[in-house]
Amino acid sequence: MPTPHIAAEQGDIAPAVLLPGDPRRAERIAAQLMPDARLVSEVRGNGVYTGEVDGRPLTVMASGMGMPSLGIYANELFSHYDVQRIVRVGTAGGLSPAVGVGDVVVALGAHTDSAMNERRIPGIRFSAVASYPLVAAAVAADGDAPGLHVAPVVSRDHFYGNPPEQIRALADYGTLAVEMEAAGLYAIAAEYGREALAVLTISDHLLDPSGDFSPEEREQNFQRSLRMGLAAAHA
Ligand SMILES: O=P(O)(O)O[C@H]1O[C@H](CO)[C@@H](O)[C@H]1O
Ligand SMILES: O=c1cc[nH]c(=O)[nH]1
Repeated sequence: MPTPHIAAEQGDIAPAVLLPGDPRRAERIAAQLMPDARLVSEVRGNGVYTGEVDGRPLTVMASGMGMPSLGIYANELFSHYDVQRIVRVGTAGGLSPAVGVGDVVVALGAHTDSAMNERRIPGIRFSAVASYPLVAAAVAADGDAPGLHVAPVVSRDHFYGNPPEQIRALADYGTLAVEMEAAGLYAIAAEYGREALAVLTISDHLLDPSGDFSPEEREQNFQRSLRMGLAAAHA
């Protein structure tokens, strides 16, 4: 039986899901990892691909941009399809001098300006954190190469209009990058007692835009984060 946003039967979605933001990136990842993958849904043009990598089932699809979009898919994947693990393989903007374009940030936790996590537990300011076994698996898959960071990020509701003083303060508190989904993903995974991780490629830098990725590079430069994300998905 399908959901309002995924037209797949329950057995058509694997327990482990790779969830980039961009549907074109999802298509590329599926084609690279699973040439024999089945297209099990394409509601709203969002292709959902299920196949096997080294004999282990995997689904790849996109979250769309922002926590409301990701929230729809994550809820349906966890509640209806019994997905156990979602790994976001996305892009993020660097906001600290400690990261550069092309680096990879494993998002240990995600601050947010969104109200989505505010009402989860009355009286509590929810901490959106990654699942440790997935963090460990992602880091182990990368080895000691330079440019890997395991640190907090910030998940914002707005792509444009980052207040400079807020960005500076976040950097002072050890936050490395800004994106738009991890805090929602981590909270929804916690709600369902499932696992989640975001592995983010730095595609642009708020402090120095001179080396920013082009739109094509944002779509295609994900090999390192994909290797790590796949290891986490199948940990
Ligand atoms: O490249 P993705 O994974 O979509 O991630 C980032 O890019 C989008 C904004 O351009 C937001 O979704 C943000 O989180
Ligand atoms: O949300 C995002 C994603 C990539 N780069 C940014 O500056 N912000």
